[in-house]
Amino acid sequence: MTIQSVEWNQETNVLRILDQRQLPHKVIFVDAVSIEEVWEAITFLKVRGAPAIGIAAAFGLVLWSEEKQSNQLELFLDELRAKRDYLATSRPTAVNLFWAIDRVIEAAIKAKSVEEAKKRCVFEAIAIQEEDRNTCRKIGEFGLELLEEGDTVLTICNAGGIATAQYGTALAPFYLAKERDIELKAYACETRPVLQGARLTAWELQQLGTDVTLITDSMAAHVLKTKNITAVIVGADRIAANGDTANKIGTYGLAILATAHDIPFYVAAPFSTIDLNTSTGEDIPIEERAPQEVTHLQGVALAPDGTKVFNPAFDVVPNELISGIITEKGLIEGDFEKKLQALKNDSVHV
Ligand SMILES: CSC[C@H]1O[C@H](OP(=O)(O)O)[C@H](O)[C@@H]1O
Repeated sequence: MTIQSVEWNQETNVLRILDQRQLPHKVIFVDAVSIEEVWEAITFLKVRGAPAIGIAAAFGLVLWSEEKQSNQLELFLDELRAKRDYLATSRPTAVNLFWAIDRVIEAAIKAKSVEEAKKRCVFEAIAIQEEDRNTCRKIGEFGLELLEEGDTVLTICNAGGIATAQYGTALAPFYLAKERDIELKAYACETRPVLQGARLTAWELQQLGTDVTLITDSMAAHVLKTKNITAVIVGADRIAANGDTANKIGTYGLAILATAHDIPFYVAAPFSTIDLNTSTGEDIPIEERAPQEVTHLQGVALAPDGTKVFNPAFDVVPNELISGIITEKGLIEGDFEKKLQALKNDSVHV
């Protein structure tokens, strides 16, 4: 069964969002009927995962545009741009957010009337979601080419179907393997502080019927040394022009550990996650989240009141630690800078 993290209802103009904060114990959907509700859903992680954030934000603009009563195109487009800027404040790191809302704006400004602009907004948001589904499937196909029956992959956070339109990025090979009756195993790092690995990846792979073993983040070195891990595959929130990759906090450590154990370390991501305007990882804005995510676990205090906290949501893996980037255009290896540049705006494959 495939659960969609974001579903647009064309008849009612409602965006149904899977509330990922409630997983794995409750599968609850919330209805967003305004752009503010979408902003809130993204900021507070009801919807998360770079591609899913982008899709939700695109529909956030649709929700605003559908509500807007106006016949003046210029005014409508000015306000739409302001709403784009508002949504852009919801989370800073995943570049898919900015990519998706900019796509909606680019589509809308071609319109000759407000009516047409509204139609273009919906059309574009639906296209972004549809394209992501196809893109992730291709990532799964290319990812699976790197694996064999019986292989074991270690991953972090959740780069699964619920982080995208479908299939996921790092987890996409597991979906394709299941379709083809190929047995793969996974180790999922729990991913403190918000536990996307324990709550989401363990749940998603269980739903899929994949053999998944949950570990705490601090067990990764021992597992890589002792458990015959074939590869580490992770998602990405933003890939800089030189291949440096921002992903969930803890990913950088995994890349170092994989290198130390001579295990390939792959990043799986669509081209919408590649940001050629960001030269290196140093230029990627790293989100810092509320201290309570660290001091508390599911509402229960772990640390003394007043404890000083540092809570970066992401870290950056330098390109030299990345064996390859699995994209919808194929596996990219070697000179990332040159290859990403050449492939980004091109329909050619690797
Ligand atoms: C398929 S992108 C997955 C990506 O989402 C992450 O972060 P968050 O849960 O904070 O949105 C994470 O870094 C994953 O790799």
